[in-house]
Amino acid sequence: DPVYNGAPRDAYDYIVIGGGTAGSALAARLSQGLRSASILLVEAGPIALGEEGINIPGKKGSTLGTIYDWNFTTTNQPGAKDRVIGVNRGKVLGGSSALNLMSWDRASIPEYDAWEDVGNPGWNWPSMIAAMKKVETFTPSPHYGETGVGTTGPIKSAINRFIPEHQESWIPTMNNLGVRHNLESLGGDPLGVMYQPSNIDSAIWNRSYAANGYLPTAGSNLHVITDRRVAKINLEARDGSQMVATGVTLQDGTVIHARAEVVLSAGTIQSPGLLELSGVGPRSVLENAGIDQVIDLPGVGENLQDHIRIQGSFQLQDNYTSFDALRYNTSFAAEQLELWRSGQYSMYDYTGSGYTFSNWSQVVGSDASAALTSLAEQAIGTSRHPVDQKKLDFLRNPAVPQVDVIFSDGYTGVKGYPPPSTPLFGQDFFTLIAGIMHPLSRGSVHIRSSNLNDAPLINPNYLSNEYDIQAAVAAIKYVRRIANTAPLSSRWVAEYEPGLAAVPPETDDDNDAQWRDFVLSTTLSIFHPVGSCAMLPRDKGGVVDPALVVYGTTNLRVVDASVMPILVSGHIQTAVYGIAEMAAEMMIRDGGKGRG
Ligand SMILES: Cc1cc2nc3c(=O)[nH]c(=O)nc-3n(C[C@H](O)[C@H](O)[C@H](O)COP(=O)(O)OP(=O)(O)OC[C@H]3O[C@@H](n4cnc5c(N)ncnc54)[C@H](O)[C@@H]3O)c2cc1C
Repeated sequence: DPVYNGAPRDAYDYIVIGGGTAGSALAARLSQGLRSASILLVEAGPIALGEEGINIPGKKGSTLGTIYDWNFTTTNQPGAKDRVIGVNRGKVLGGSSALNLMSWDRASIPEYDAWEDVGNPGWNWPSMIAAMKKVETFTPSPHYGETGVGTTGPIKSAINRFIPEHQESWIPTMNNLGVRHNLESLGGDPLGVMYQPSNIDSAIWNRSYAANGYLPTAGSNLHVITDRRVAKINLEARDGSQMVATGVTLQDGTVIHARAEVVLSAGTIQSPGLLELSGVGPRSVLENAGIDQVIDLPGVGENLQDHIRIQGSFQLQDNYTSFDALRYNTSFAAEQLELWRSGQYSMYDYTGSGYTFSNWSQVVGSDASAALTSLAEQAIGTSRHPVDQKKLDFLRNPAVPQVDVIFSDGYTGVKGYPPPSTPLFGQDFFTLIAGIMHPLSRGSVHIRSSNLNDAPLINPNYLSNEYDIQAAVAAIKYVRRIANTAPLSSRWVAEYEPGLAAVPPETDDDNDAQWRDFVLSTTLSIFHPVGSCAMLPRDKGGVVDPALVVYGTTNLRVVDASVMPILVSGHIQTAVYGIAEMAAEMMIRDGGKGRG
């Protein structure tokens, strides 16, 4: 096991900033692969291994807005009725892997190959699937096949053993819409309908994440310090024009030296800010903050991409009990909690496991699909940027998913569960959450000032083009269509959200205006920001090279979701862990001699 806390030493061979998903995985692998090296992992949040809000699958979401969450928000989003949208991020050992909703899946082959195509030799499906399989030990299930899952990794994954009765209609319903049952959706072709794994340890039905999965595999050459925040990466010019990272300064002023390398793993929202606070970034941002520029790198904080989500909720017939029972019936919730604590079958085992991934033709038919592609072409206009061009390629490639829909039991919408004293309190619901896999909007995240305590300025530009809006409209229409298809259609009595008063049924009168209004008013993030320290050629806005080394430095790498040049479909944690595994291999191969 690693050594936890106590005072840091003056120097280590490696310093990893941020004990989140990628940072913890990387630090543990370095510890195993470089036995004689010393490694420091610095995490701003606490250790919370015993926290039930994190550990219990059915309590997913309960830690949002707590001390374990950085609780960031976007700037006003003009495309989304000027709304400010929450940007939740883990502030705890394990980072966002401690807070996430435990969907465990992968994108399609062309989406990983695209990383190589945009200028990153070696980053493709074969290398990423090999890395991603090292992450995981999958518990075999009658609901799943064998292709594409890992069998020896530190993160445990499993298919839910608790499946609500009404959810059993999910696969037949999608089959009735012409969607095939896919038992091997993690193998590079995710299209279809399926039960999907969650990152759960099926021996104890506990969340499996970076802090309880990876870190215990490390040796005592890894020192983990928590509740300490890095304020700055120290850079020195040594050989000509290249900068060398000599270590870090903590917020309390402590300076710690790195003999070999410094790795930045503070995540998509905070890695760019730490570069900027260290003098690496766009001139205008640094000037506004009064920070001396050390490396002119205009791509830092740019290229921010995220998945957007939109959802509909349906009130179940009286004979079904949903996950909502855990909120309106406190004695039932207490019983279920006791069952979970004693290792027995409990509703708290559940995370949500019904998924479907589709291309546009499957959702809207080929004519409307072509219309969406031409909207995308208009939105991209004359941009030759490789990320924009790849997104057009994805639209033209039927193997690439454009929409996912999740069967999420219980009410998980926007207007809120009916409050006590209203007639619907005590009713049970299910929610269908749709995600747009390749929105065209790209935005930015930058520091607001030179003060580390100031929250970053996060502007994802949600719904800033007509393609993204019409994609969300098409997805929410699909949600209603799925709910109205047998056998799911016979499980519920009323559409609660948006509801037929807000958006009337499709008739001769077009209801597009109402759908559009619903989209602009309720679309949210599904928590997948990437791209803000993109692995791209420097002249294309790149921040790191294919070895994940920051341009202009010899020994400063970024290893987290921010390096993904193009957002992949599905849910992104498997790719984030895969990036950490790829980075560990490269750093171990470099031999611990360092590049400095
Ligand atoms: C609410 C939520 C739900 C999600 N649901 C899913 C899902 O169901 N499936 C899925 O695949 N993905 C999901 N994701 C996305 C996925 O979890 C993230 O993409 C992934 O965990 C990001 O990993 P990371 O290493 O880039 O960053 P993080 O895991 O966020 O790690 C960054 C770490 O750096 C620390 N840090 C930041 N600044 C400093 C500093 N200056 N000094 C020291 N430490 C610092 C942070 O505290 C944090 O621990 C979800 C994310 C969230 C937030």
